[in-house]
Amino acid sequence: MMVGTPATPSCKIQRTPCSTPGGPKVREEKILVTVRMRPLNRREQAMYDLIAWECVDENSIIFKNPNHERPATPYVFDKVFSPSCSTHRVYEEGAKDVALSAMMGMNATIFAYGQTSSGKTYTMRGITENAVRDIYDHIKNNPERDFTLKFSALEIYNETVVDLLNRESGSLRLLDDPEKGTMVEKLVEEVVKDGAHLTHLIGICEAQRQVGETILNDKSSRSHQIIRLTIESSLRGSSGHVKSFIANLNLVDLAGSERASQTNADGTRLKEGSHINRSLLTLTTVIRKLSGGKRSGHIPYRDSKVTRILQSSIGGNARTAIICTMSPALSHVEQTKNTLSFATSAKEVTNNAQVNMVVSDKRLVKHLQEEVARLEAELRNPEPSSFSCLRSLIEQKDLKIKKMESEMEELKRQRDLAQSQLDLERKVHKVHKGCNHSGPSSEVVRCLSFSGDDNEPISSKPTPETRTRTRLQREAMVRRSVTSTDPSMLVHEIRKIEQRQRQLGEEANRALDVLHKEVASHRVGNKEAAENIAKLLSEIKNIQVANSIAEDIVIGDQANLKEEITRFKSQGSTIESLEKKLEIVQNSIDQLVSSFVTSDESHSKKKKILPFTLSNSTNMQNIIRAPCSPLSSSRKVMESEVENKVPENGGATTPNSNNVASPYNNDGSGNYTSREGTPVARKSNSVNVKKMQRMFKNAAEENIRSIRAYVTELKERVAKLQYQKQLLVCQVLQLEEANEAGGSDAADEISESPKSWHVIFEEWRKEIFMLWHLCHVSIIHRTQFYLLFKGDPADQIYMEVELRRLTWLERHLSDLGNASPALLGDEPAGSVFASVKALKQEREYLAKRVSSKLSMEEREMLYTKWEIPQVGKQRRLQLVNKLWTDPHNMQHIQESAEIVAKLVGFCESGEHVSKEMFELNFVCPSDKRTWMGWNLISNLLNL
Ligand SMILES: Nc1ncnc2c1ncn2[C@@H]1O[C@H](COP(=O)(O)OP(=O)(O)OP(=O)(O)O)[C@@H](O)[C@H]1O
Repeated sequence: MMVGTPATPSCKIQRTPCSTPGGPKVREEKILVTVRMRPLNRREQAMYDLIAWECVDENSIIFKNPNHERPATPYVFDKVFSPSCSTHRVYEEGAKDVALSAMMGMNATIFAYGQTSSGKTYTMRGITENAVRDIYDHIKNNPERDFTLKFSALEIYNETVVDLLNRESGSLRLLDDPEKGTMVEKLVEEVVKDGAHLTHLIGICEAQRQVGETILNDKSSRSHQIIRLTIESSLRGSSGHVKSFIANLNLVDLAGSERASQTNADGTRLKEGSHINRSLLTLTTVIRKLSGGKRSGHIPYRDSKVTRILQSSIGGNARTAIICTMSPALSHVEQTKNTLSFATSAKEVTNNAQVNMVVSDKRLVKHLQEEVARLEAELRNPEPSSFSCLRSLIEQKDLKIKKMESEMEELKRQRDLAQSQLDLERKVHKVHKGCNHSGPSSEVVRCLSFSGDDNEPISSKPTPETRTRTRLQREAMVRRSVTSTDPSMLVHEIRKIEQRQRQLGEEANRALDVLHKEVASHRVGNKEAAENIAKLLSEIKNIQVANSIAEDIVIGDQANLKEEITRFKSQGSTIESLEKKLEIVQNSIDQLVSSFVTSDESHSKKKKILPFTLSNSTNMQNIIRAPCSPLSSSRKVMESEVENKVPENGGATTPNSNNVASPYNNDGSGNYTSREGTPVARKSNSVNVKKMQRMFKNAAEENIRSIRAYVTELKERVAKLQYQKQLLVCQVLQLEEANEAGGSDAADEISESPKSWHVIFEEWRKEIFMLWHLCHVSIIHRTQFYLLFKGDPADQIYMEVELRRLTWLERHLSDLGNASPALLGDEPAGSVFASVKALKQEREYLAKRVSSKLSMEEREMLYTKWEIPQVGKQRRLQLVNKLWTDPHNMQHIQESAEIVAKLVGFCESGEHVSKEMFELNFVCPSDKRTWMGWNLISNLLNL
């Protein structure tokens, strides 16, 4: 039966552009389908086979049925080549235009389809030779462009993909890349030096190809062969970012469709034939479905390797030419009809080729691609890989700190043991010596308790005399606990802490390295951000230089405490310098953050930040939320560069010609599209760009948050070490004094009856309340401390440190003679003045929060309770000024703490404020400097 389908006039082959002028440059184009009829071969001639086909004209071919009078319907194609046509003409008219599209950035595929022995290999060999020649002619004729050619070749044999340049690599896997489509894993790609080299490479592949003898063909190709040339070109000396084209030229020689009966195939040939036929059947089905316009239906590309690999060439982003080869012999007429039927379907398939633009700044492209890949990996991975290093460092540190804490606990336990032994000894050898300030033990205890002295009004201000007395008593009490400590044990303890310090320094260096890399990955950002990052990097470098701690510590047999103290003083500055550097980094990060945050939002968000919120991760989230666009500037560059980039060869890329894709395609309107050029795909790709920007934005914000949190973490670690070190310093200092006093100190006068921790806690707490009051310590600090430490035995170390520090501070202020603000006069009083001023500012700050943090009812209730006049100025400030003013009144303290806690927003239990994070901060919250407390104390102690 005659198979004749209505012909498609060649004038209708190219469709109207789907885009309006100035719109997207993606155009639809039908596959170029030609038919080549070879002459009867020797075998056919020998069998006296008849010629069953006639080329009516250059577009039509007709079956000559001698039994029918009525002429058959011709098959019409873009071109029909008679047996006398040379391969050169076939190339010129059926392949050249498509092949050279690759030189202008459009993917191109030329493949031969036909039954076995129909002349596919013969034709494709000639097409390839001609194409190679023309490619090099084109390169020669376009000296203004730089071309790079890469060659790869594979064959699909029995559904196995093999590299023809490297057979040893065995079966290769196919990978699906969302941007590039199906990729062949580990396929060797060789850079082509010149035309001769290319011919040589093609020769290698020919020799490597699976060939076998069949009845129809002595050298039948038993595999599908795909030679791929990747052609990249850019304008010579161009400084622009988007001047390059990149495209693939696929030269495909399919295995021949065959009938087992015709080829008498058995064994290996039969197996090959079945694979060949199955893959060709898939190809036929794909073509048939696409020709039916069912683009949206399921197209079974994945049913065979050849259709997977050639997917973009069949109905996708490529210009495609199919040369259908056929035998003229009557004996093959059914096979030939099948071929022509396939060809008829193929000519109805529409491709959507685009010009593949390339960002010629390869580093930028590579960076963008890597960054996208990294971000996608991060999105897929709930534990972002780039921060896992930081996290593991932090975890390691946490472990070390826990270990250190348990060691400290053990040391404390030993010290307490030694203390109780000494107490026992002292009881036995107790020698009472007269002391004006510290009377009998019971009296001392009573004085320290501040609770039962009837002669002293509870809220009265302490006089200089009482202060001196209580100070001496306090010192005696403190000394009591340290004189029992074995000096060598202390030194040992100090060594351990130093060791921890060194480790911290090293870890900080390592972490900062990671930070360095992390920050470097955000160089692709706006200019301001880039500058900030550069600054940050230089500051990080400074830290790395600054935070090393001397290693050459030798523990002598005899511990010399004075030397220890001297060394401590010098090391103190090292830690301070580390703290300062961290502070600088923090500030830089703040600037970096603000560069990402729109000014309005930045303004409103920043207002919410308290100095101590830096160590509070929940508040961190408030810092960065505004949209940022690290890619914005680079995207603009891309957009402007892509503009007007159309194929240079007007003939080859006519208004109707199609364009091809790359990861960064321009559709001509500034929109970026991917290889799928349909409107829908374009839309989705434009979303991809947005997605990429969003990913950048999110990653940038997340990174900054992490960096910020990490710097805060480092600070906290330094603070903790300082805490512990300072405790030891205090102990060493007091031990020195005790030694100098020859053991005849006031401590001996104190009753040594053992007290429970609870009693000691109460005593210390009251003492601390008084010292806070005397030293004008921040009331936020007081509130935090008060709410955190409620008598748990584990609180002892913090209580002790606080008491020692305040004792030293108060004595220092007393020595200055101006402990009380009343005594300040006009004299600049250094730190005292600063503390008083800071406290005043803090109260003003808190007063401003009264309206926002307390309801109207709460406010009125408090005004009444705290006796704030109904009518008066600044009632809020009046209220706050009354808080924390009576160190002896427990109820007053409790209520003050509750109010301050509410005003600053931490809960009363202090649950979310880590004790480890606890820091003394004498700075007003409105002052953004966050790390002043210890430096201030250190300075005052002259350590
Ligand atoms: N147009 C032609 N002019 C002259 N000889 C040709 C022509 N086409 C093919 N031949 C000859 O026919 C024979 C078979 O051709 P070829 O190997 O190219 O077929 P094929 O389609 O690739 O077969 P298979 O699918 O089995 O590999 C070869 O000897 C070849 O030289």
